[in-house]
Amino acid sequence: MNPAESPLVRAARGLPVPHAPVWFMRQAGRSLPEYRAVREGIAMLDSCRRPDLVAEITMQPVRRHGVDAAIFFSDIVVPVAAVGLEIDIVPGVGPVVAEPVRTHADLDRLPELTPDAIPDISESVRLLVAELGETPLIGFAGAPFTLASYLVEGGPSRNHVKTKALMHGDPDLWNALCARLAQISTAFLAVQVEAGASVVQLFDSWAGALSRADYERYVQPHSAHVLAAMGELGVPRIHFGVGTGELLASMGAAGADVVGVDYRVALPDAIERLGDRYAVQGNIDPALLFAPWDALQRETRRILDEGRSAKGHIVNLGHGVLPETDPDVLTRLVGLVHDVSAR
Ligand SMILES: Cc1c2[nH]c(c1CCC(=O)O)Cc1[nH]c(c(CCC(=O)O)c1C)Cc1[nH]c(c(CCC(=O)O)c1C)Cc1[nH]c(c(C)c1CCC(=O)O)C2
Repeated sequence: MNPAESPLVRAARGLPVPHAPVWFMRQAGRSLPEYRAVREGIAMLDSCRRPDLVAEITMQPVRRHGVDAAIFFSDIVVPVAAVGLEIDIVPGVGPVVAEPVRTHADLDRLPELTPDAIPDISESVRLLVAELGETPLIGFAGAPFTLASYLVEGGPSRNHVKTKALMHGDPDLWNALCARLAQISTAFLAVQVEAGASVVQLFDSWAGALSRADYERYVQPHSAHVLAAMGELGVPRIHFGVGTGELLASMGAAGADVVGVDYRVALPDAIERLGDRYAVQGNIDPALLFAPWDALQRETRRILDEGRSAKGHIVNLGHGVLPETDPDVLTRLVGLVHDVSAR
């Protein structure tokens, strides 16, 4: 079998599957002791540029849990760092930018990304695709809005105040910044797909901070640019954000095949808002992994049931695995999804 015929890729395309595919956002990471061991003493962004380490970390949850896909171990800010912007990932905080990007002149510090700046990314993907065999690799990038928020604010933000002020106060600069970020994310994804990734996910994690009108006016066209480029490369596209209940249809219309649904929106509501054009991904609450097994099992069965009325359903959490999660619960959950959904 080839990854293009795997349950994950088939579900993304709305084709029949032998069982519901399942993977977890942040499946590679701090919930796994083997991850903490290999990362010891190595900074996050350095670890993302070492093909041996990237391949090992990406494979860890595949070996352990038997998930239906690997997600490339990297970060949404890796391509931004690769073009030379001074940025770090501070443990327990997130991405921090030394000098935020807030003027036209600042854009000079954010040149376009060319594949020759990231030969290690192709190398990592090639190693992985060889090791993964029939299991698909999901490539990913950050969407322009979520990246812009880190760059404009200088770090993680609750209210995205400076970002929204820029968006509304200087739309020309906003559009120039987002167009550049769209180029960078497109180039980062294209390298992953050309080296063998079978699916892509565009993370617009913080898009839920926007009204639908602002999303459609200031953000959707830039994300649409990235998704259209991936459509031309022929891979299915997953589009995900948190708190995006009001934006689901607009995120689909940006050019997705699969729309990620977080745990705040019930799948039947999401499916109604999306219509029958898109597959859905989600949406087990990551906090439920801390509940008694019976409760988690009940919720998972319900979500599997609800997903049957979608064009396709990829089971996932509504957001990333929390670092304190017991990894054995994730393994058990994969088994449950496969058993309950087997046709
Ligand atoms: C917003 C965002 C970022 N990075 C990412 C997003 C979008 C997804 C989401 O909404 O969560 C995307 C991302 N980051 C990482 C992955 C790897 C693949 C996977 O999902 O398993 C992916 C897909 C590794 C990582 N990226 C990061 C870690 C933790 C760093 C560590 O282990 O030291 C991992 C495994 C760091 C990071 N990077 C970022 C944050 C907020 C953090 C957490 C900071 C912290 O709590 O310490 C920015």
